[in-house]
Amino acid sequence: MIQVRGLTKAYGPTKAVDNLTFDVRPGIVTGFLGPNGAGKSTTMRMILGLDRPTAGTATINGKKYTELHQPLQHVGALLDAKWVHPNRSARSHLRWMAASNGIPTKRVDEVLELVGLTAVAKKKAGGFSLGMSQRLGLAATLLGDPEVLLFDEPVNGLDPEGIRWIRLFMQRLAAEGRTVMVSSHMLSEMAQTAEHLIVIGKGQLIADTSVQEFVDRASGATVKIRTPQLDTLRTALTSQGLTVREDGTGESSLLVVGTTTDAVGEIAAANRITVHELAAQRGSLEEAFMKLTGDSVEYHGAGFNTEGGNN
Ligand SMILES: Nc1ncnc2c1ncn2[C@@H]1O[C@H](COP(=O)(O)OP(=O)(O)OP(=O)(O)O)[C@@H](O)[C@H]1O
Repeated sequence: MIQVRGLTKAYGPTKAVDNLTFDVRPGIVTGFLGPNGAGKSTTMRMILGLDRPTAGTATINGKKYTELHQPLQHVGALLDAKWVHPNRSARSHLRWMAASNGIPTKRVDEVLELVGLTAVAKKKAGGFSLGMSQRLGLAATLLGDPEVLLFDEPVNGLDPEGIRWIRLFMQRLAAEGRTVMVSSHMLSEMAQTAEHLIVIGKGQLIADTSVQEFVDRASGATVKIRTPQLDTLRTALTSQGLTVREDGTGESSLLVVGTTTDAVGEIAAANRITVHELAAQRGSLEEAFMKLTGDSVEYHGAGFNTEGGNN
């Protein structure tokens, strides 16, 4: 369990992290989502005792990171995959880490096996692809068999296969009962990986909800209905006070805002209107994300793409 309370980091007049309060619970993957520059890395660094908060606290199983005895046995963190000494082999890198943290050497071969690097354990890490480096980084986080894991943008730059592998791996770690916090600036990725979301923008908390609730809240419920009696339907719906839009596809269908398929179906039936299609519309995830974080993105403007990233 990670508990963040009133966490704040100011750099001069700017607050990179502004009074954040949230919990990250064990047993599920929690996505830590926000546009570039929202303050995700700074928050994670404070949880890990690498940056000192201006105000507030962050604890791991009730203790500050700096108070943990043998921290690797409580927390594993992957912040930057390319920090391995290029001339060291994967195995010797992990052995060195294990030795300096009181972890038995045999654990090294176990974690290499877990991440599928056994076959290349003796190869120099400098020659590893990004995907392999990420796996080696993961192996390192698991050395102490920690209950709590933090990953900062772990899939950045990976190919689809690598992304899928990391995603499944994180879900497995959570299913084992661990606390898994993973940051990303891409909602579409998080929606497939995480069950819960902590969303921040400009250092502030925007949402702390399940993925499903987040999308519902941001997109608003919309129902699509297709009928050969378009005008009669439109009149029936608007007379009930519903907001109706053309769906813009050229089909004889309407979009009804802020209601359910049940309600629209009942109105159609009551008015003896033939219905060819009746469906709840899910807004796209990215739309939902943009809507909620829109006001908090630092730079607006034509063509500026918060998904493009500057990483
Ligand atoms: N050492 C520092 N000195 C001054 N400003 C900083 C420092 N570190 C971070 N910032 C600023 O704090 C804000 C948050 O940065 P942070 O790296 O935590 O965001 P992020 O959400 O992780 O973004 P990204 O996805 O781009 O890594 C940014 O505006 C950044 O410029």
